[in-house]
Amino acid sequence: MTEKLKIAPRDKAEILAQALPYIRKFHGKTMVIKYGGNAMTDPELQADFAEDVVLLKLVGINPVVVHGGGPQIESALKRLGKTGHFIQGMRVTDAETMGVVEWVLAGEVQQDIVGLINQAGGKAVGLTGRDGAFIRAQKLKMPDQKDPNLLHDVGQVGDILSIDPSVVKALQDDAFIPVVTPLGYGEQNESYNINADVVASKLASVLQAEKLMLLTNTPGVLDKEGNLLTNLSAREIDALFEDGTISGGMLPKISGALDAAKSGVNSVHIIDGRVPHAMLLEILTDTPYGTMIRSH
Ligand SMILES: Nc1ncnc2c1ncn2[C@@H]1O[C@H](COP(=O)(O)OP(=O)(O)O)[C@@H](O)[C@H]1O
Ligand SMILES: CC(=O)N[C@@H](CCC(=O)OP(=O)(O)O)C(=O)O
Repeated sequence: MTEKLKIAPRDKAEILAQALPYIRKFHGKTMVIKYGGNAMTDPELQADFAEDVVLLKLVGINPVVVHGGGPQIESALKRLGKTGHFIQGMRVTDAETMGVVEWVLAGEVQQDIVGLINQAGGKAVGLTGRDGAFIRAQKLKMPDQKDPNLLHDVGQVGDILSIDPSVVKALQDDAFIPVVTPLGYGEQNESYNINADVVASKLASVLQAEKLMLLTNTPGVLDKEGNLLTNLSAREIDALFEDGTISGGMLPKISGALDAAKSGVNSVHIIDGRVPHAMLLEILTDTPYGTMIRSH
């Protein structure tokens, strides 16, 4: 572990005092934090992330973590001699891949995050959408981005039918920090692999969260020249889809973010999870951080 930045006590006190208006503003509010697999590759950043989540909880904000794990699934598949294949940001999930997805996401990634939050002094509880059948899903029929009449078969990828927020709310009210794994429960007890951005966005809408923060491995949404777009409206997003500026994993992220903004989540941000304390930077300042997604 590298040493933490040394701050003089007087500065520390000033920094804390300046955080007060934001703590007051967000007290009692729910924040859904999507922790992307690409943002969780460094152990020190993971520990910082866990500490930030606990800090939010201790100042009276209700964090709900939804985690990804795309790169972690990718390396597990590689060890088995399989290569992952994506269509429009969705992993094509055959039966064998589904087994790997469940084992990596629920068995490894979720438990790593739960452990780190507990170690930082919080009380994290891991849940998959199968627990209490709280995320009900069916097989996704995915229209082609350019030709909506063409449907892609992406295997056991789930389309969310409903999210029952009661289990998450009960945990929140009881001082626990929910850590949600993006697996869906099907009518016949089958499991579905759901993109974590999609789960985080839908959960934020259902909970009527104050904020949705999607932590990833870019400074935010970038234009064709690589410049950060700090603020995007629905119309601007349509144009970025049209001209191909957005691709791969950014497709479900932006679509989900826009859906959440349109359905009443007050502020939606795509931010760089590789920056230490990224979510505190977003919460504790008025300066826009990363890309903010607006509903109109
Ligand atoms: N316009 C864009 N701006 C930023 N990233 C983009 C853009 N278009 C595609 N991407 C890709 O989306 C990736 C983030 O999505 P993803 O790999 O699914 O990350 P995560 O694991 O955080 O969900 C970026 O690393 C980048 O490669
Ligand atoms: C259907 C689908 O693509 N599911 C994702 C679930 C994990 C995820 O979303 O992880 P990130 O947030 O790290 O990308 C997958 O299998 O990779």
